[in-house]
Amino acid sequence: MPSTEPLAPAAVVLSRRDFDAVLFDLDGVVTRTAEVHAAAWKRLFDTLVEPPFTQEDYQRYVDGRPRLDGIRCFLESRGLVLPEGSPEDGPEARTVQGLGKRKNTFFTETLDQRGVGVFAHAVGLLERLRAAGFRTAVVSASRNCVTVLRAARLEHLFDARVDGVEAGRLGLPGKPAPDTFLEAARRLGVAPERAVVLEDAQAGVQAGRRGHFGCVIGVRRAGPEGALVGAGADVEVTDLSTVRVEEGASSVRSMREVPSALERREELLRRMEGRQVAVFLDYDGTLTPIVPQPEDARLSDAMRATLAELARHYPVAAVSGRDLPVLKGFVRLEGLYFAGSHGFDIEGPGGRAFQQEEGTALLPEVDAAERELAEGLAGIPGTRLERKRFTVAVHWRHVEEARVPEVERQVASVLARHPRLRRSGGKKVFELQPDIDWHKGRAVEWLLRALGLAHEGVLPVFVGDDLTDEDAFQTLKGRGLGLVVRGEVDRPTAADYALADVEEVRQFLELLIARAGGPKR
Ligand SMILES: O=P(O)(O)OC[C@H]1O[C@H](O[C@H]2O[C@H](CO)[C@@H](O)[C@H](O)[C@H]2O)[C@H](O)[C@@H](O)[C@@H]1O
Repeated sequence: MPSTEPLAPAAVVLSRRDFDAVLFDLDGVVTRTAEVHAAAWKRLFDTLVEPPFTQEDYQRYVDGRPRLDGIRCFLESRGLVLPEGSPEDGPEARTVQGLGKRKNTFFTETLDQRGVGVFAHAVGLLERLRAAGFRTAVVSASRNCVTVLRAARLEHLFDARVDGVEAGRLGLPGKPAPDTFLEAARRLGVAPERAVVLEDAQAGVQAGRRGHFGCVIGVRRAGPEGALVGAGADVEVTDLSTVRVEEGASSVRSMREVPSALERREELLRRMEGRQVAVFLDYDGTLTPIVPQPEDARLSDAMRATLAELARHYPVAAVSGRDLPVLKGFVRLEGLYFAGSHGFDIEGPGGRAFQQEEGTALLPEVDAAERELAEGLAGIPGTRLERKRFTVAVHWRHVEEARVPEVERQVASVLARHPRLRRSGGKKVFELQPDIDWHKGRAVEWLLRALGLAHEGVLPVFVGDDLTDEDAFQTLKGRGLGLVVRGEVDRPTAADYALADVEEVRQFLELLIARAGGPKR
């Protein structure tokens, strides 16, 4: 949630401390094309229905939705069913596809006559956000998004675009499903909780809410006050110039800007002084290099020896996306604690087991999703499913690049049938998991409590390389230390220090051993 200023309750503050990216809907938020769309829809439907199409119909049934969904949704509201038709249907055809063509003809005709108007305060906000270091994306159901952006000369204000054409190519369901916003966040390399959604349509606001974005701002251009908050917005504004932007001291920065832990070893050791250190380690990409096949990610003898020694001095836990038994089988060491399935499945002190309860209730959904994925992906060579107790991973590392969108489409269609699951991801992998507020950071908190270490005298240190490790970095911000293993691709991270690769991770762990007085053997 954004903070609100006490003296001006309408003003919203977006600070780099809280967020990294802002995702803008286009029509009605940035450009004045919502009214062009509304007029085109009215021209279309008024020839078909009585009483005529109203502004309320526009807001309830078509605004923000993909074109054909909007047609189906409105016709259904009037008890009308038309044949679906085919994409080849012309604008004169009395089919859903034909109406879609006709509506677009009306839209482009008006656009040509009037040109594209922009909301100056939205453009001003975009400029202020980018100057403060926010990343920005445009997320629109419109298939005319590029045309509109070009005509309005706004293309340079966005780092990513997910529009109707892209959604169609990837098979992503449109708003109110959250998938197009999630895809934009993924393209920006930002976790949804660190991104803000700006929307004027109820369907878009619902999509932002369902995607668990850090903040959803309803931009009220028309309609009754409170309707967007009613649809799930955290806050409603009528004027984007009231949104304040703060550079703040962001907790997130580009991975390249994060200082090296080994170069700053004196500083790091000073930060540990007088504190009991507890060590939490991701597995893939952290304790072992990323390799082509998941089963080949074996722990090296050198790393195993280092971990064994580390566990003689400190509480140590492996916190991984792997299935718990697989993780334990790879590490093969006594005296460590383990959390598998991205923290849903934990083996804590004294063999105390924890399985996230709400996640357990959703296991039949994960089972069904796994079956559907196996069926849907069977024809795409190179895909590989990896079932963990609480999640199912779809590896696409070996899929021909041109066919990766097909994989994404299959994942999206399975997800659309299982709204209680969500998509997360990592290195060339999509994962489906229970859509609940549980992640590696929560697992670390659980372990600290179970170990009696949830107090100020303890400094938790988490080392990881991937997006799911960012949850732990965020959770420990200000009360522990996060160390990120740099990959080939730069992305924002909340980590405090960086390590170049798995060998540097080992050197860092050796540094901890030396700090504790060296090997005990
Ligand atoms: O949380 P982690 O321990 O980092 O696990 C994350 C995922 O890692 C594995 O996949 C990744 O590593 C494989 C082996 O190097 C690689 O082939 C794959 O492309 C990577 O995505 C693991 O297979 C997944 O189950 C984990 O969720």
